[in-house]
Amino acid sequence: MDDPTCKYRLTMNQFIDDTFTFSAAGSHTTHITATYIMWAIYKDREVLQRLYDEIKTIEAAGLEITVDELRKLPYFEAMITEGLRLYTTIAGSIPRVVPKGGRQLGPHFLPEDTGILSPIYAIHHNTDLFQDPFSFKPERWMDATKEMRDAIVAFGGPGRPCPGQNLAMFELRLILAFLISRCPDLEPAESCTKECMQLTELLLLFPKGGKCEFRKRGYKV
Ligand code: HEM
Repeated sequence: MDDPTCKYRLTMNQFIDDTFTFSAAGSHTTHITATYIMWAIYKDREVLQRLYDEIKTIEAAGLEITVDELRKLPYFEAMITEGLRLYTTIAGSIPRVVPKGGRQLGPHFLPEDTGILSPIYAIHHNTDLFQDPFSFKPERWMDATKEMRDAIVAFGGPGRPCPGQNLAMFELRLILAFLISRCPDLEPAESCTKECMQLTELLLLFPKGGKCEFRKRGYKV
């Protein structure tokens, strides 16, 4: 803010406003996504084992677990994409206005200035693209089509997508990789029922029970 060579100078109010916006937009989105993906992984021992084995190949090669190394793991990347598809925390719509001259969308002509909304949750559960769309299946991304990849709009649409998506992906990769490789013997606790984890909309999607608890595998209270 005090750098005189900087072209874009923020006032204190803009700085405070940006800080608030980025904290609000960047915290719950990422932690809820990570929570749901954790739940999905720790419920399924086969998926967990496959991820664990894949992540361990990094350390077996004498390397550190970094985002660059994680990005090379096909199943791990597939798991994150599937998590973003199924547990997209912003389920609502991407608002856009049709540009000058209007646009043809399939059989429909949309006049300029028309407000349109693209529903993220519905796109991510489109049965034309995703068989069994309510199931967590990372393997569906191992040989995904371009249409499937184009349909993932968890971070919004073209033109003005989420500015925090790189940070969010960075966080998701590291959080999940360290959890899986350091704590492979967790499982969802009794309190973590299907009903508790039901997606509930409150601006963002949340677990209905407001929590997601884990315990050491086999631990009895
Ligand atoms: C998994 C995590 C996240 C998801 C699923 C997500 C999703 C989205 C979506 C769908 C939009 C609307 C984009 C559009 O209209 O096309 C958006 C906007 C936004 N996101 Fe994220 N986001 C995430 C993480 C973050 C993080 C980490 C930050 C910042 C640190 C952030 C900051 C913002 C801001 C400031 C906007 C408004 C941008 C604008 O209006 O131009 N988000 N996000």
